[in-house]
Amino acid sequence: MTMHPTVLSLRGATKRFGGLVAVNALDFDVHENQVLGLIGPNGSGKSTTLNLISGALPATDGEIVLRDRDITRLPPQAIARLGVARTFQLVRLLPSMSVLENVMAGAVFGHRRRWGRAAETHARKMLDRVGMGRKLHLGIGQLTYIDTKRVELARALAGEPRVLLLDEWLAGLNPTELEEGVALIRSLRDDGRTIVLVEHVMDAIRSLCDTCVVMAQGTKIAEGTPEAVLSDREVIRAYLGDDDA
Ligand SMILES: Nc1ncnc2c1ncn2[C@@H]1O[C@H](COP(=O)(O)OP(=O)(O)OP(=O)(O)O)[C@@H](O)[C@H]1O
Repeated sequence: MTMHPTVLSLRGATKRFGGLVAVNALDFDVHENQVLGLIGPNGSGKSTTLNLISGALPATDGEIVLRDRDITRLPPQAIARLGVARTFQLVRLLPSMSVLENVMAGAVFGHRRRWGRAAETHARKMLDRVGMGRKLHLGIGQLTYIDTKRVELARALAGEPRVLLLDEWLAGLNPTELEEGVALIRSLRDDGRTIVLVEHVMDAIRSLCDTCVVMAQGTKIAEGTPEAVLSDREVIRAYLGDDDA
């Protein structure tokens, strides 16, 4: 078995909102070229964890290390520049700009920054990669829902991140789109990207993740392969206690 170096580590990462402990002393490592699924019932702290990693929210306690760099107290732009890119649960694109311009923005502000022609060439390549190569000049308002998701993904990829965070990227897709979406994420996985994904779609988790970290009420309750964690008693109990189970 090949060794995959650790790219990102959470050590005791904690987030409190007043009296609520949304993320409770969370530990896990993300390895290079691996896909880690962060799963758990609604409200278990998954999105908050992504927000701690990306710097959107400051951690209350603990530390987050990217390669050898402590990123715990850094602002989101600095973390993006060091190589963490993300997509959002509710797509965030600039509606007054074209598809291509949105993705160029990702190339300009990401980990490996490019300008002018170089940014454009790279943005075109990423848009091709996600199947949007023929829709470069459309406005964001003209896109179908899955296409906005594709553009957001291309924008995240355009900065050549060391770690890509996907926050329920597949949510809201219809069954046909879901198949396309899973195939697209799988192809990124096969490219050897390092990905942390928060996802509720179990088939996607099974087919995409090398490792899963399962959260319940802010705490990690299991970690392992999808097969192992999804047959774990405590995990099943956590999900059955949830309305969505
Ligand atoms: N900004 C905030 N202020 C106060 N409480 C918050 C805030 N953000 C999240 N929470 C609370 O923290 C807990 C964890 O929420 P979080 O959104 O991280 O869960 P989740 O696992 O991502 O849920 P879902 O699967 O529904 O997206 C919840 O109880 C939520 O209400």
